[in-house]
This record gives sequence, structure tokens and C-alpha cells, in this order.
Amino acid sequence: MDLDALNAAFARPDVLRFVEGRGGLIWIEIDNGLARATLTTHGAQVLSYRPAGARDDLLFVSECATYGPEQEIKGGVPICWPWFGRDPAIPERQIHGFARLREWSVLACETRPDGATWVRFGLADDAATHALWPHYFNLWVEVTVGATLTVTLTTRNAGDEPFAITQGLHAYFKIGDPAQLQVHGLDGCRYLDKATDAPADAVGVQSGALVVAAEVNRIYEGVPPRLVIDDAALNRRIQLDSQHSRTCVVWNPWRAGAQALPDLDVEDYRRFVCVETVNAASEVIWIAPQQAAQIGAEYRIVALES
Ligand SMILES: O=P(O)(O)OC[C@H]1O[C@H](O)[C@H](O)[C@@H](O)[C@@H]1O
Repeated sequence: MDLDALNAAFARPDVLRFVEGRGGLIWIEIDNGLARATLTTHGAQVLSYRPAGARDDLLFVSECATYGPEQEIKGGVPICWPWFGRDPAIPERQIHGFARLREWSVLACETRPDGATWVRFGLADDAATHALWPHYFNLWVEVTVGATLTVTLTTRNAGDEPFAITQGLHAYFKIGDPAQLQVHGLDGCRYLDKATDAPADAVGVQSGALVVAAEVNRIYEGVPPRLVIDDAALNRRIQLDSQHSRTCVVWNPWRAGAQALPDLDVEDYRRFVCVETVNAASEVIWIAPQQAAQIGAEYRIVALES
């Protein structure tokens, strides 16, 4: 569907409209009085979310991000599917799967009784996906923009063979200063350390709050449903509630890592932290034929407790 057809079918006057965004991508702009948000059909990705009264966006998108067909957008909430991290079948392949590189269809846009805006995206297998991953599937991303932001990813196995996936909601949270940040809720959780200089198969156990004072790239296991990110520099707390996920990735590339990535500015390591709701590492999801599985997250900005 082109812009005119999308606006004719789904636009909601004064609340939701489709516009041409960067790189010629289709962007969905939402302003419903509860919050403002920008989504894109490219990867069914949320790019920005700001609840009413908030000074800062919840999410970070790099000024160096790239926009275009088959390109990942560095920021917001990328959808990593059907493999998170390295592809177990072909490790040298692009990490995080292909769902974030594809154009998704818009299936529905609704205003909820509480005034929140709900958008449903869809993606199904085709010849191009079969060449990458030999399975039949339906995927749905549902985004609700209201006093909170929720993102839910549903996978249905449309074939007659079971298949296994790993996946993630790869949220990039805007931060004020890594030195004034704490991530709570991981205390006692075992993690796989994937930092650049970590030995292979390095593991650790989190003790207390996680602080970010160097490169962090960890896969935490046995994670509780609620995590909290306290950001004293922006004077706010981000509450992250995950569904159907006991694994979380925390990533900040730090300076050298940011410098090495073309779609990040070297100083961006000061501006974001990724706390990702995933099914990965030992949490592999098997889906039987005609069955479905879901992963979800709700993000809420609250005042920082003094
Ligand atoms: O640059 P991307 O492909 O978006 O991946 C960005 C990052 O994603 C996750 O957080 C991984 O744990 C990191 O190892 C990876 O560098």
C-alpha cells in the first residue's frame, strides 16, 4: 500500500497519519493526547515515544542511523527475529535475523476506550524469507501508544513442521549520562558475558544494581518480569515489564565500540543503553505446526524516587 492508500484505510484524524520518513520509508505519526510516537512499517519498528508531560523521549535513535530498504535502523525498538544474535545455522550471517529489514503490512489501527492508539503490523513468509529460513510463518507486531508503550510480537507456525526461534525486542533507551545510571532487578542473575575482551564462554553473576562504566554486552538468564532503569541525569525511572521472557540483554558498546559502528556516533555511548526483552541463549522457543508463541514488553516512565 502506498501512503495515500494507507491514509485512506487507516488514518485517524488528528491522531494518526502516514507520512514519508527518512530514506523514503513509511512513518506513522501518532499524537493522541496521552503520548506522541513515531513508528515505521520498516521492521514494524517504534522509533520514538514520549508520554504527555515528559521532557525527554523514552527511546534513542542515533543521528548516524541509516534508513532504507534492507537496512537496520540503529535505535528505537528493533524486532530481532527469527534469530537473536548469531544465526545458529549460519553464524557468519547478519545478526538478529531479517524481520527488522523487511517492509511490514499495516493490518489495523484503532483507538482504545482509554484513548490509546493500537497498531497491528503483519509479515508472512515468502520466497525471499524461504531463501534465508525454510519455514512457513505469520508474524504480528502490536504496538499500543498510551500512558505506557507496549510492544508484542506473535509468531504463528503456518507449516506442518515444528520450528525453533530466538527473538528480541531490542529497545534503545535514551539516557542522560551512563555514570548516573543503574539497572535494577538483575541481582543474583547469571549472565553470559559477550563483551569484546571477555574470554569465550565467560559467565558471571550480577551482584546488586548494574552500572555502566565500560562496554557491557551481557545475556542475563532467569530474569524477573520487572526491571527498572534509574537515570539520575534525566531525573527519571523507566519501568520495563516483560511477558513470556526470562532472558534479557544489556548492551552499551562504550566509546571504542561506538566508534567501530558506522551507524553510531562515537559519543552515542553516552546517550543510550539497550535493555532488551529476549528469548535467546538457553531460552529457545519451539513452535509446533499451527501453534503460536508471543513475547512482549511494556515501557513506562515514572518519577525517580528521591
Ligand atoms: O548493530 P546491531 O546489529 O543492531 O546489534 C547491536 C547489538 O545487539 C545486541 O545488543 C548484541 O548483544 C550486541 O552484540 C550487538 O552489537
